Amino acid sequence: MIQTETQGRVAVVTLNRPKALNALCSELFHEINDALARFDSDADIGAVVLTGSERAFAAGADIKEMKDAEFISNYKTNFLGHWVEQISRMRKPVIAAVNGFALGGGCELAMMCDIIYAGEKAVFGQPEINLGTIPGAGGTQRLTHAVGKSKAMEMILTGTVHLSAHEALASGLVSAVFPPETLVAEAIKTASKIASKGAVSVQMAKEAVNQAYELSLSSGLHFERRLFQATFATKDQKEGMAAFAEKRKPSFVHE
Ligand SMILES: CCCCCCC[C@H](O)CC(=O)SCCNC(=O)CCNC(=O)[C@H](O)C(C)(C)COP(=O)([O-])OP(=O)([O-])OC[C@H]1O[C@@H](n2cnc3c(N)ncnc32)[C@H](O)[C@@H]1OP(=O)([O-])[O-]
Repeated sequence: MIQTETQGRVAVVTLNRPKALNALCSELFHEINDALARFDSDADIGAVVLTGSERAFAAGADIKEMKDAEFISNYKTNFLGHWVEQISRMRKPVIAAVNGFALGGGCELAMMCDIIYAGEKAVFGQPEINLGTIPGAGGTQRLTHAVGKSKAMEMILTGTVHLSAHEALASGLVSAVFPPETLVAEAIKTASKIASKGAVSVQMAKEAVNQAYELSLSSGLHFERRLFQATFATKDQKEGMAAFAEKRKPSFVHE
């Protein structure tokens, strides 16, 4: 259900369940989680690209699989909790390369990533209200942070207002739009650039940016300053600054 490959220090994870538009059934999600966990602990990988097909990044959670679920078992088994935690725990950067539908859990999956690139025909939406439910994997929170309350409310409460790639770009949900056929290559290019930096400072930078969602400004600035100070314990900080002073390219060792 997924395909994985590596290109240099970049791992590419491709969702491949075409008959169901990459609907996120539990088997698919386990495979995604296993692959991400493997790449997160692989010292030869510096960044990950997560993508789907040209038709669909993912059309949401698998409705047919979950339609008969009950509250008690959802609660007892912490339904969705285990699925979503691995991606949130990723310490390495993940770029979502979104072509086609990113609906419901598909949109939420993209928003769990650190950067979203969209193909020109991408469609972002949270249609759960049409199924008698609500977003359950971060849609009400991350979409609101990304596009603001009014647009998030409009999308989530109607279930029919979706964002095109260019609307998603204008609203800040995605950082760039590319033709569908070059999208993944562009994502890999950016991931390679990130993976060429010192891995420790990349992870610290990711951690610090993510704290902007969790902390007050003064606590966030304090957190950032401590990590900044800590980078001076790394070989890569010594190398990076020495290389600048000596007018040469740095050669990072990721320590
Ligand atoms: C990261 C965390 C992940 C978990 C998140 C959980 C929480 C989340 O907030 C809840 C959801 O996502 S609720 C979900 C929110 N998402 C939605 O409500 C979107 C539901 N999907 C749609 O509205 C339409 O399929 C599209 C408009 C995407 C495409 O329309 P089109 O171009 O006419 O294509 P088509 O003919 O319709 O589809 C082709 C085949 O794919 C099948 N399939 C597709 N999506 C499926 C799904 N989610 N399920 C199962 N199957 C799905 C479809 O049945 C058909 O199979 P068949 O055997 O050949 O009949």
